[in-house]
Formats: sequence, structure tokens, C-alpha cells
Amino acid sequence: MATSTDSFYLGFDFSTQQLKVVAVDGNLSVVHQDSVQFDSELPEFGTQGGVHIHADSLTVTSPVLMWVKALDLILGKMKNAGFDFSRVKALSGSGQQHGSVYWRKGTNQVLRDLHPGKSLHELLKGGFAVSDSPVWMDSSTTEQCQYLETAVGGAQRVADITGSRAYERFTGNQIAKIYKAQPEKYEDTERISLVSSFAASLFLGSYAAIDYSDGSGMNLMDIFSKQWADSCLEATAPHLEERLGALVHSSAVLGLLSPYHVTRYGFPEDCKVVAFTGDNPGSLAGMRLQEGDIAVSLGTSDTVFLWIKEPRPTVEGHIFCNPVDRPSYMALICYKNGSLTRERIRNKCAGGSWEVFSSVLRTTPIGNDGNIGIYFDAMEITPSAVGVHRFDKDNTKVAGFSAQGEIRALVEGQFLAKRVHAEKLGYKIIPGTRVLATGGASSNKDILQVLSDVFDAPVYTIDVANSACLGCGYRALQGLVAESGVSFAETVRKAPEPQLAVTPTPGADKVFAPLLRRYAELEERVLQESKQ
Ligand SMILES: Nc1ncnc2c1ncn2[C@@H]1O[C@H](COP(=O)(O)OP(=O)(O)O)[C@@H](O)[C@H]1O
Ligand SMILES: O=C(CO)[C@@H](O)[C@H](O)COP(=O)(O)O
Repeated sequence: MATSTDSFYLGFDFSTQQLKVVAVDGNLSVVHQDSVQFDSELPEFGTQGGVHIHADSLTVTSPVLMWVKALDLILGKMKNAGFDFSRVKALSGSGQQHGSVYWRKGTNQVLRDLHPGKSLHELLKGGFAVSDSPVWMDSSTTEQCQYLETAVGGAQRVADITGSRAYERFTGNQIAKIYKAQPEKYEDTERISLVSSFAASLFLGSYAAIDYSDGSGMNLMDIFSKQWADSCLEATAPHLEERLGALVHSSAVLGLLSPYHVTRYGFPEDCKVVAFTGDNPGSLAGMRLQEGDIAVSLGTSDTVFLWIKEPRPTVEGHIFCNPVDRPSYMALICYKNGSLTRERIRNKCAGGSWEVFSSVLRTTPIGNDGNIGIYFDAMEITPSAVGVHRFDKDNTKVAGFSAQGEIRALVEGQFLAKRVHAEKLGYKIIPGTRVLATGGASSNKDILQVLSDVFDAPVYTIDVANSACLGCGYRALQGLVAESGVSFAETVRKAPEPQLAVTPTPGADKVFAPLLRRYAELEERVLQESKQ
């Protein structure tokens, strides 16, 4: 009889800058990891940070065929590394949230007939009505957002239904823009997927359903009834429901893996595909977030998210359905100026070296002598403002800081913002609060130290930097047992616990208490000035 260590479960993550995979065995130990960086390993698509920023600086897209080719590449890498696909019992995955894929009419049949002798990239070359998929960094749909809010009865009403007021990057508003600007492409579209359900379709060999959790990031789904919201569909585009398909819960088994992958890579015929979800919901699963914890993801975007039981949508932040516990929800705040802004300041002030950047954080004073910086290189999501704004200890605007002061101002400012916004949504830091950090920058202990000092709470990390992949490996296993009533918590009981990374520096709370108040006031000032 097969032992649990004989079985593997795969979790994929189609994020902004790369495609990653983690394989876990039945004891939830990581047995394989791989990745494909879009910019460096697929240079023919000419992306920077995985995306194309258009001339208006608001439109941001990624070539859909780049994601397809990345899947060919990563599966090829695993095969070359001798990964034993025959032991995979189930797979799942995640995608950057909100991005949309437009399958051309007739492509479902192409997916059903995939020839294992050819790459997916070759087979699906003609499969998309829109070749450049809008992604979460796009902020070009203000007009569509205003239309949706007016049609449905205001920003709060849209939030009451969908969990968020109308946001530019949310999929419905992106679909509305495509319908208006390129009606012939909308007409030629048979199915619209999220990045997550698009990726699931490549494994399933037919269009995969959108799950409740990632579906919550579209401004189209009623997060309480978990159905498409008619008023939002009607305000977005005609005949939309048939293009979106039915929704499923996030641990649903979608079906068997396509025979294409069985023949080409040697997966077993009974390997199951479990619904894919958003990368932040995937991270919630991978970090084994518990009620009371606060998660901070430091990827391309920065996000803060919480597990909640009683959702109260407001016009700030988002409420998504919880990916691992059907009656629960998650609250999320997203920042566009995350890792890419840290990289810009690293290049400008630390000669491009994370080591130098880190040593500055170790040697500069906590609280930065009262200097505060707000760095919105691109139009920020929370709050909706742009530009770099620096203030001295008397709240006077200044033109610049020293290179060292700039690095500390950036990192402190980013974390002050997160705590201010989380508290505004009602989150309280109490004794026992754990901050769980993930994403690329969570490998940097000096950045985590600032996080711990600003939040006045211990910061924990997990071994695998990509918690979304890991979480989807766990969710693949969970999908197999969910129908027999086994909870996610029970499924991951044996998985390693997050490890303590740093604790607050004594006295930091006293330094940051007045800075938190000042940050909130200064951010409001920046927001008011940007509206003038
Ligand atoms: N040592 C480090 N210190 C700070 N940031 C880092 C470090 N190593 C990597 N990063 C950041 O991690 C980012 C990628 O994070 P990741 O979570 O993998 O992104 P995504 O999943 O959005 O593609 C890079 O853009 C880089 O800025
Ligand atoms: O827009 C959001 C969440 O609402 C982003 O967090 C995207 O989901 C992109 O994620 P990363 O690639 O930065 O992890």
C-alpha cells in the first residue's frame, strides 16, 4: 500500500514577476521547488517586472502567451530534474489577483484536443481574443468604476454587494473597458478567466471555474450569496454571465488532469485538479493564518490581510471569501508601491545592493529623527495618490533626505501606512498578536525588524518564501478530503509552524506612537493636495 510520503501534491503560483511551483509529500514536507522568471527566462516577451506599462502610464498588461510558455518551461525543468510526476495525486495553484484572460471562440475544443507532442505555447498561439491581459497594476478604468458605482447605487452599495467599492484593477471594470474600446474582441471571446482559473484550465484541458475567493476581486460577485451579482453584470457588459461560467468553492475538485499532461509528463491518469485561487488567498492557506494574526506580504505588491468572521465592507480595503473555511472571510489592503519602489531606492541610495540597504537599516536610528517619507512612484491603491512626499520632524515638506535617511524613511513609511490602515479598518494589535510575513522581501531580516518595531509585535515567517505555492500544495491535498468533511486546519496539522524571525526592539513602541499619528495626518494632507 502506498504510504503518505509516496504521494505528491503540487502548488503553482502565476504571480507578477514569475511562475513558481512547490511539491509537498503526504506529510506536507517540501520535496521540490522550481521557478521561471518572466523577464530573464522569457526575454522574447520584453516585459519589465513581468508587465508592459503602456504610454499613458495607467494601462498595464502582460502577454498571455508568456504565462503559457512559462508553464511549458517549468514543467520541462521539473522533468529534466527527474521529478517523479507519477506520484502526483492532486495539484492546485494561484494567480496574481484581478488579471483577466479572454479565450477566443472555439478554444475550449482546442483545450480538449491538446496534442502531447507539441508545447502548450504552440497549441494555444491562436487561442486568445486579447493577447495582452490587463493585470492588477492597471489603473486605467476610472471611468468604468464611476459608471459602476452610479449604476449600482454608490460606492458603499457596490462594497456591500461585492466586498469592495469599484477599483480600477478589479476585473469587472477591466472587462467593461475592453467591451467599450474593443467590442469586436469582446464579441470574439468565448470565456473570460482570472489568471488563476486560466492557469487551472491549462491543466484541466477545458475552461476551469472561478473560485469564490479570487472571484471576490472582480466587483462582479455577491460575496454573501456567492453568486454573480446581476446589477454589477448588467453595468459591465452584455452576455457576461455566459462568458464567466459558474463559480465554485475554493477547495472544489474541478476534474481530472488533462490526458495531455499524463502522456507528456507521466502524471497518473487519476490526478485531480483542485480549484485555483488568488495569490493572497493562497498565502493565507500557506501561512496557516489564524484569527487574530495579521499577514503582511512583501511581493511585487505589498498586502496586509486578516482572517475575519463578520465582514463589514467599507469603501476602503477589500473583503474576500475565505479560501479554506467556507463561512469565513478575509480582509485585505493592497499597495502598488511595494518591492519595485524598494528596488528603486536600493538602486539610488544603496548602489543596487540589498546588503548595503540592510546595513543602513541596522545603523540608522529607529524613527529616523522624526523624518517621514511617503513614496508613491505609481498611482497608489491605498490611498489613491501619487508622488514622493518628504517631511521633516516639524511636518515641513523637504526636497530630499540623505541616502541613509531615504532608505529608512521608505521602509518605516511603508509599514506605518500598513498599521494606520489596518487600525482604521478596526484591527487591534494586542498582546499575543503575531505578524506573519511572506513574499520576496520577507527574506530580509532588517526589513522585518522595522516591521516588528512599527507593529510592536513579533514577526514570524515560514521556510518557503512563496507561501502562495505552498498553500496551494496544501489546498490540493485538502481538495481530496474536503468532501468527507475534513477541515483545512486538520489537513495541515502536520505542516511546519511559522517560525519566530524577529521581536520588537525595546522602546520602539514609544518612538512610533507619535509617528503613527503624524503619518495618518500627513497622508491625509497628501491626499487632499493631490485632489486640488
Ligand atoms: N533580500 C531582499 N531584500 C528585499 N527585497 C527582496 C530581497 N530579495 C528579493 N526581494 C524582492 O522580492 C521581490 C519579488 O517578490 P515575490 O514575492 O517573489 O514577487 P511576486 O510573487 O509578486 O512575483 C523582488 O521584486 C525583490 O524586490
Ligand atoms: O492586487 C493585488 C491584491 O488585491 C495584488 O496583491 C496581486 O494579487 C498581485 O500579487 P503579487 O504578484 O504582488 O504577489
